[in-house]
Amino acid sequence: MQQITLPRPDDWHLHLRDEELLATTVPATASVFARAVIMPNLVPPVTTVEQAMAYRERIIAQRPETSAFRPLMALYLTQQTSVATVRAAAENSEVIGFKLYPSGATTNSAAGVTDIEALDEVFAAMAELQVPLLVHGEVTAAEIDIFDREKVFIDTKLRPLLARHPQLKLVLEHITTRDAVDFVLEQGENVAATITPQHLLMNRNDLLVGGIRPHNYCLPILKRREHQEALQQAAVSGSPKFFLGTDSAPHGQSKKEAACGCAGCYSAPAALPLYAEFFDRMNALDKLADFASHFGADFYGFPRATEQVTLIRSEWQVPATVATAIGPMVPYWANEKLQWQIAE
Ligand SMILES: NC(=O)N[C@@H](CC(=O)O)C(=O)O
Ligand SMILES: [Zn+2]
Ligand SMILES: [Zn+2]
Repeated sequence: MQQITLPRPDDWHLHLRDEELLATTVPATASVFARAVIMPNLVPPVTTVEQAMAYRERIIAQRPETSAFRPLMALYLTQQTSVATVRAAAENSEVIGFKLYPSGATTNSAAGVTDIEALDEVFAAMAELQVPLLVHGEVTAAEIDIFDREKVFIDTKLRPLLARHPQLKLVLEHITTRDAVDFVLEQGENVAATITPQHLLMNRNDLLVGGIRPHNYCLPILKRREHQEALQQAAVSGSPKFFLGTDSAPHGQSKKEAACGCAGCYSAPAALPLYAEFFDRMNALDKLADFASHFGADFYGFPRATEQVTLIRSEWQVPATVATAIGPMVPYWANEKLQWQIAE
């Protein structure tokens, strides 16, 4: 196969950041994707519908003229989030749901949740109004090993949450373990998951063998190969519960290549070719459109995209750096080759 045409994909998990960086990050995604869920972990976080609408305007202002890209805004759940805010979110078609960051779990999560049970009224309203809850699924307790944090979160936080609110529409974001795959498959149609390119294409050896590779460092951290294989099988399985979410998360080169480097892979410059590379390696290119363009829209209740995008088989090299207003960034897969590129 030398060419694939698919409906414009959607990115159900994306960090665009703010201000001058939007001039780089918005076109990178908007030139390829129909829609994206915009993560709210700015400083300060996007906690209200008003803040989300103002942020949305800043994003739209950087959208290429020819693009109909639609940013779908997530609100940042805090211990102070009220039922009234859930109702306001439910009434706004451009707000897609709430993002739960356990406080301290990841980049800009300090304002996140410290006591999940204390928010039960909020979750009840979300379940009633079918407002999705998007979850960074890791515990933060210092005594829990970083490689076990997703599994422990599923067992100690997520299962009890869904037992209390069985109708809650929930996306377990950027899953990294077989435990997460099994959990999502066990649950009803109201539970789904996003999978990033790095967790499909890499395991923890790619982070740590032959030298530490800060540009492959993200959270949840890359796991062992057997977990990677479980994610790979899930992505090509044809199950509508697994769909594309890049978790493209830009940080300046100097913030990544540092004694205490930031977590996040900036995958947007090569996002769709990265997924095509993976599906091709799995001999499953026929499953790419479902994963990238259909299943997420179906889960969230959006129409499938009608515009199309074409990939051609033609080797190219991801650039070493991308120049931005805040300095150079090293994209995920920098200097490495990919077999597919987007036809202009
Ligand atoms: N995934 C990451 O490693 N980083 C994300 C935050 C997140 O999605 O957890 C970021 O905002 O940098
Ligand atoms: Zn996260
Ligand atoms: Zn993220």
